[in-house]
Amino acid sequence: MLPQLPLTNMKEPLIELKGVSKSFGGNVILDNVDLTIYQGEALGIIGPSGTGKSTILRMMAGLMPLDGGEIYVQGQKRSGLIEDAKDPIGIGMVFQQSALFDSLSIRENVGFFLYQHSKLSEERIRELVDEKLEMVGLPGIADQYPAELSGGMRRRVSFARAIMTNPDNPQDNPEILLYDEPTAGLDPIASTVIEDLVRQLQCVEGGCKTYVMVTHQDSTIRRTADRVVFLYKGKVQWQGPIGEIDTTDNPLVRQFFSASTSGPIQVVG
Ligand SMILES: Nc1ncnc2c1ncn2[C@@H]1O[C@H](COP(=O)(O)OP(=O)(O)OP(=O)(O)O)[C@@H](O)[C@H]1O
Repeated sequence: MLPQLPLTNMKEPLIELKGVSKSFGGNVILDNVDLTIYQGEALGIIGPSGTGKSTILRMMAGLMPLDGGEIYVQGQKRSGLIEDAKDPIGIGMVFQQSALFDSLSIRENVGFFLYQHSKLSEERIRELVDEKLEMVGLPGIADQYPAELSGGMRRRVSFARAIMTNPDNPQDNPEILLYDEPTAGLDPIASTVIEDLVRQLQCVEGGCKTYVMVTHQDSTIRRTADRVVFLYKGKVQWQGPIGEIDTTDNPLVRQFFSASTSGPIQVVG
């Protein structure tokens, strides 16, 4: 049985989207979306391809501007992008493709931010990298290069990088992790390893209690989300606890989980 945080651990809103809108080239992708992520929760964002799930994550991370609406981070309105102003909490992002630098060793990848932005000694950075690699179940690979690892191992290395902390600036340590399809393209067993790791990192000291999971994979939704938001046609169409995805009579959710081509979701391609 995977560890799950009790719902009573949910406290204050960490990130709030209020009336957020986004269009690309005249196509409305997000239309006045309200969404709140509470401290300590595991929120899954699901929906058909192209509905703006990754776009929402990028906006939460402060990597993409909004066309309309507001984002509040721990109650503080964010103005502009993350490069313009600091958020009151650290937000880590794990990308689908791992986004590792091929020419750098695993140590240099995981410790990248510290090598670039801290005054920590090489020895201290090595210790911190080893600690994080241990946490993702990959001890002893710091001297290898990304090309030498499997896809699943590269994903785990990218988790280690996302949870990296700087003892000199604890306020920058990630308090929320945004996962963008971390099991895409992995076989079912490698996916299980990643799903277990996501839950472990939620519960372990030095991990990240709050996260948002964007995924298409049925097992990943069921095993990593406590609450689910269903996005379609620019709107939040349904939200509820994970246990209700099989019992709701919402036709969009029913069609999505039955993988049927008949129903209100338009089949593309
Ligand atoms: N930077 C961009 N410029 C132009 N169009 C974009 C940009 N980013 C996303 N889009 C478009 O916005 C729509 C939503 O993209 P997004 O990647 O957020 O969807 P998604 O729900 O994550 O899809 P998938 O499940 O297939 O990954 C798509 O039609 C995509 O082509």
